Amino acid sequence: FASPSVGISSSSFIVRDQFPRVANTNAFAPLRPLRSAVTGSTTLKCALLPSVVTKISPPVRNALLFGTAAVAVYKNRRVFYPGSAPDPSFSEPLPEGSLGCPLFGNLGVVVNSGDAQTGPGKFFREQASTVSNRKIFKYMFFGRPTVMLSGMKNVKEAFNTEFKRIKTGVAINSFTRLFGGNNLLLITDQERHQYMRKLLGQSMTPEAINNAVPALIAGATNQIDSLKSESTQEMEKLLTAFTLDVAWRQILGLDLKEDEIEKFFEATDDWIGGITNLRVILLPGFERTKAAKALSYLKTLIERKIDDLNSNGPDGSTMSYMVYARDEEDETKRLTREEIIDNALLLILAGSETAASTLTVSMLALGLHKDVFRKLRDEQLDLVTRKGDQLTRAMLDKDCPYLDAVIKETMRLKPLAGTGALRFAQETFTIDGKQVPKGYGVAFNIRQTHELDPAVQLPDGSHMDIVQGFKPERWLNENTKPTEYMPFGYGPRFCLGYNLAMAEMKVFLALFARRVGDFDLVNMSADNVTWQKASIIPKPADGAVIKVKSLVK
Ligand code: HEM
Repeated sequence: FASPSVGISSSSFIVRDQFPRVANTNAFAPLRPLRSAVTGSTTLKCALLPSVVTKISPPVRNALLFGTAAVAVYKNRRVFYPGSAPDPSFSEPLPEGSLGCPLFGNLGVVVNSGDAQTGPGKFFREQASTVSNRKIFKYMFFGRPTVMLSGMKNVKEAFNTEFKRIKTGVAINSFTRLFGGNNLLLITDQERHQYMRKLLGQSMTPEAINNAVPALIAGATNQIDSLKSESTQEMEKLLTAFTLDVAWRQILGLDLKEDEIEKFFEATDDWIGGITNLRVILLPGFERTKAAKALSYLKTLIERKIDDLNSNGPDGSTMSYMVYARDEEDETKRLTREEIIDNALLLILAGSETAASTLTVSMLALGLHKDVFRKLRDEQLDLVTRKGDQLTRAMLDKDCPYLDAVIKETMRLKPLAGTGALRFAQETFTIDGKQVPKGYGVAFNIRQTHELDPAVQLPDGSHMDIVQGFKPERWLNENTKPTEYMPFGYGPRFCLGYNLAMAEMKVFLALFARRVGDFDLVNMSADNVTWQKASIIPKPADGAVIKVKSLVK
């Protein structure tokens, strides 16, 4: 409260001097500063207060100040919870849910984000458990009151109005330093987003993914060939290498040599690591950071590829589809060089960690459920018998229903732990009997949507447990199939890389099942599964360490 104070080093000396009885009673210790402030022993003289205010006697003035603050908080929460007041022109109440500490909001989003038993996303699970309708609750995210929505009905109602009633925020300048300002994710204007998505989408059509499958096979084979019988392997590491392999080989369409691959991996790591580095995000001197140097290296690779494609014509890479993408309504419209660079970077960012984590969870699930692994293997061996060693996208889609079910079940149980990009309400609207005032943040919770699906929900919650609830078979029968499912998001911002992600994950698991006869988890078993506390998609604490028991061929 900017109170000028006398510099006595022990404040308890002053309190004891004036309130001997309270000062000697430890139980009241936490109340001392408040009591002394209200009664005026500590003045709230502040240079900024108008002189008339400073003339009021300190006890009255302080009582007035605290009283006004308390009434303000009680009435409309404007003082400590800025922007959280309900819209008076709506009769519906605000969603339930605590906004946390008056000064900092729900610090739990950051400090209680996960633990080893439940993994990331813990704050949201706990917050939901305190309200009567878990499909809608509010919380405070970095000073922004936010409504979290779950259940397809709520998600559809809100996210079908993307760009109108809700919109993502304007990009923070410092983030654009790292990811460029021209990428799809940062575009908030509907028309521009539609245009950009139409052009970028040409790199993710079924035909484009058909052409991508050979590169995905090469990347997966490269990694699976490194597995040795009786050796142990942390699958998270191997799968990260696989998805980065997809990034340079398929997305960027490069032909890197051994030492360049190493350099590419390091650069991607340094660049993505910049997100959590304050110097990169907020401080001057960005150009001298590791992230900036890595970014400049990645941009050089991308620019070289653009020049190569312009001189030598198209190939099957994602970059090639971007360079040659045209708007069929106006053939002169094409992605600019900057747009291609920024979106190529976005595809690496959005596609690598997500697919690697999902596959890591699949490996854990297959290690815990050997019967599932055997069925997955049988399906692949049968396919090899019928069609030989080849693998095409059509085969992955039509001839591998069990493989498809294993991936869907992994993503049902362990989707994105938090939420996607935060949207903001452009006007007050009502949903599920509550009002969401203009300016509120709006987010979806994928895990909660899956958890509350009436088609699979069990009262003890075991349908969300990887040991008791992992049942790919449920996807093979119309009567048991989940009905509330959105691992790739919903609405106009539905994952652009869906086709590539599914093909990439299927190729890896299919080739793994063909090659590995049997494997064991090294550190985990049905009664001992632990999770990393903080990650975008939940990951086993040990990164799914396996021991290969037998290899085929
Ligand atoms: C298992 C893998 C993946 C998962 C679980 C996943 C999930 C998601 C989700 C939930 C969203 C919506 C975010 C929101 O609405 O705020 C999204 C958007 C997006 N994803 Fe994915 N994704 C995956 C793989 C990929 C891949 C491989 C790529 C591309 C190479 C990709 C590119 C994108 C892009 C560009 C967007 C933004 C779309 C837009 O704003 O219009 N994703 N993804």
